[in-house]
Amino acid sequence: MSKHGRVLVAMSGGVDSTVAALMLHDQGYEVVGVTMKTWDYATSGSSKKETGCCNLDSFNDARAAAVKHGFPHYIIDIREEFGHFVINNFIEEYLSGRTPNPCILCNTHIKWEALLRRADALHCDYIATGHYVNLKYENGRYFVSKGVDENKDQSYVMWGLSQECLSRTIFPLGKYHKTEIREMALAYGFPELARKSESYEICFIPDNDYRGFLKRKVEGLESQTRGGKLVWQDGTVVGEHEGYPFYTVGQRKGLGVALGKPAYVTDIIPETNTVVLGEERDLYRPTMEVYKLNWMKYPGLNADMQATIKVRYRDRGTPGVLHAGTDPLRVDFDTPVKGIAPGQSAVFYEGDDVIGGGIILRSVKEKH
Ligand SMILES: Nc1ncnc2c1ncn2[C@@H]1O[C@H](COP(=O)(O)OP(=O)(O)OP(=O)(O)O)[C@@H](O)[C@H]1O
Repeated sequence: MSKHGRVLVAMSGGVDSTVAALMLHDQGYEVVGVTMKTWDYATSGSSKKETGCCNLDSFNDARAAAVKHGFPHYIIDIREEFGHFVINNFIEEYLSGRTPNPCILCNTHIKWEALLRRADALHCDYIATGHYVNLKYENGRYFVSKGVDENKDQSYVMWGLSQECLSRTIFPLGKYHKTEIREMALAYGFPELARKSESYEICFIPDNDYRGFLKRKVEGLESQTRGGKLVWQDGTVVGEHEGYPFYTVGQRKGLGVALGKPAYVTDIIPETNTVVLGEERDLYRPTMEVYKLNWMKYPGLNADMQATIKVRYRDRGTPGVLHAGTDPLRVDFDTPVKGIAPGQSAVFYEGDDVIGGGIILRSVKEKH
């Protein structure tokens, strides 16, 4: 019998999840390693070779660590669920004029919900990952709190996890800095792993060309949307665009118009195939609406609540008010926020703790 129970560790083959697995093993957990094959690069049509976590090298790296430390390791084919929950939504969001964050859906639906089903099948009590976040439990609620390594903190991508998922989760790395984890990898005898570089791109678009990916996936998308209007803030038509799904709020490069001043995408209107441009100051919005909410630290809002709100992954956060009784949730910022992109996640913090989050439906130019 193991000391603490049986834990399924999601092992990408990277340094973080490998060290997470080895730490838990050392602590006396009965570890079962799993690496998920989420995506098939051979059929993606991408020009770049496999670079993400789904390649053979990664599978082998994860397996080698398991073999060396004497615990089982399985490869799980999760391509169907990944395609259903992550890739389909990614495409639908762009077609709706929004800018999705697929890693968040992958966390909620794949790394937790789908993996918990596998954990049950393998008789595991818990699942664990190599994310840099902490898990807390107060007043009968589980919630995520920022990892101590500010540069690596991944709490932003965790807002979608349910109480049930969190109650069965272990985050071994939240109290550590990345440098410490690399040192541990060395000490465990994995020098190549300790040197492995970080991956930043979307795993199923290794060449970073999301436009090319959309064109390959949606037949006729380019021909149906090309030639729509590029309009200025006052409605003046200033040019034609290549199709509204190929633009993102805040984008400055590749607009194809010379207006004698810097121009940015401020709004995307799929209904009329219109892309709206403006100056940098037009990107600032005092209010936004958020939907598809999930609450963590509290079960919901009884009254208006002051919070710090992040609107993208690398956002320091802006203070604002979450308005109780609004649906979609209305969020008023204390100072206007630049480049709020519908489709990205809004995450609400109280100090380091995640209160909850949701998807940005739209930004609003004037406070009510
Ligand atoms: N293909 C996969 N199979 C199993 N688990 C995965 C896979 N991809 C990611 N994970 C899990 O999700 C965590 C966070 O993934 P992310 O892509 O952010 O990796 P990371 O921070 O670079 O970590 P790592 O160094 O472990 O790759 C990983 O630490 C791992 O636990």
